Amino acid sequence: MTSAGAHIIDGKAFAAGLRERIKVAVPAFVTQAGRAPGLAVVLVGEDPASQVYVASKHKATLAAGMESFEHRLPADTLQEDLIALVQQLNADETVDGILVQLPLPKHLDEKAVVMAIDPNKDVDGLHVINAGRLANGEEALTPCTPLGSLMLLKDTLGDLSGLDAVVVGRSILVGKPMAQLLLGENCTVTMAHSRTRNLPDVVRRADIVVAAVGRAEMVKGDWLKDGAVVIDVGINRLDPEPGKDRGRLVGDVATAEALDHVRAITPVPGGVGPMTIAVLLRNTLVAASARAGLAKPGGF
Ligand SMILES: NC(=O)C1=CN([C@@H]2O[C@H](COP(=O)(O)OP(=O)(O)OC[C@H]3O[C@@H](n4cnc5c(N)ncnc54)[C@H](OP(=O)(O)O)[C@@H]3O)[C@@H](O)[C@H]2O)C=CC1
Ligand SMILES: Nc1nc(=O)c2c([nH]1)NC[C@@H]1CN(c3ccc(C(=O)N[C@@H](CCC(=O)O)C(=O)O)cc3)C=[N+]21
Repeated sequence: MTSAGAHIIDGKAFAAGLRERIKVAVPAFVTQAGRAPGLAVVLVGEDPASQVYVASKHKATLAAGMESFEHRLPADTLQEDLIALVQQLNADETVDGILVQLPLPKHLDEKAVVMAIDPNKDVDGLHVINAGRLANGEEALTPCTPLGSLMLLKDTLGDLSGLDAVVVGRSILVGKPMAQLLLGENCTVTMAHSRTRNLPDVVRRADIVVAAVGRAEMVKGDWLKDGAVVIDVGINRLDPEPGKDRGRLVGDVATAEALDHVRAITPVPGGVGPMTIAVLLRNTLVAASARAGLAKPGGF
């Protein structure tokens, strides 16, 4: 609790617990399937932030007892060569999950690359088959960041039924699947975006606010209803202050102001980010179990 009484949601600790439960479940898969679950991560180009995420995914995958296959391709990789790699990973029996780190360099067609991934290995949940299943309320591989965010919300609030939720941002990776998940929990969901009128007033109605915009500290404290629960998905690196830091990470919410209003909020870093990686491992184990004809692993 802070002095104002707001609870800081410890995504890092929750993610560590989830990773521990996955690590315990992996040996049962290995015994039954005769191999470890495998995750392939494809990184095109040298974006420094992406390099950091890919390295931490690799470490977490190995720590969970899974196989990690990293494919680093040069920034000028041809579309056909990237698609050929995806097809090779689709055909590889030791690969259960395929993640192509986004965004891709401009000359590549992201949609075509994602559509080339076998939907049963699409641990990012980006293929239209998985997006469609999620929208229809069917079993689906679900995007990691929204699913991790939902886990934190349920841990904080319990039943979400009937609550007013506002999701700011409508990307295929975060905002849209987040809204679908909240709808599935019987929230009344509003999706806001760059054309939304009177965004502060829209956000003020919400019991649950999910900010996934990519604009540093855009959501102000006085946009938040007293007692709201806030999930801050944004990861924005501020310009470095010479001699002081290498550029602080901040979210899409002005956290210090928000603390005077909210019941609970995720910090940046240490909130949603660690959940994304833990859920990626979860999705890999779920995909591996389905592919091996085994029961869906329980407990997460
Ligand atoms: N913590 C984690 O694990 C992850 C964090 N992220 C972070 O989350 C943020 C969002 O990511 P992502 O969804 O991929 O981003 P995108 O850039 O794909 O989408 C941003 C969304 O925000 C909307 N938007 C932009 N400006 C405004 C504005 N002024 N008012 C209201 N809405 C606005 C856009 O609207 P429109 O559609 O109209 O253009 C769009 O829907 C980024 O900071 C990203 O780094 C992303 C993935 C994982
Ligand atoms: N196909 C695809 N799937 C993704 O899920 C995907 C992607 N592309 N492209 C980029 C975004 C971003 N993303 C993050 C993952 C972990 C942290 C994370 O662990 N963050 C730490 C801090 C990390 C740091 O210090 O830089 C934290 O918030 O505590 C952040 C962001 C996944 N993304």
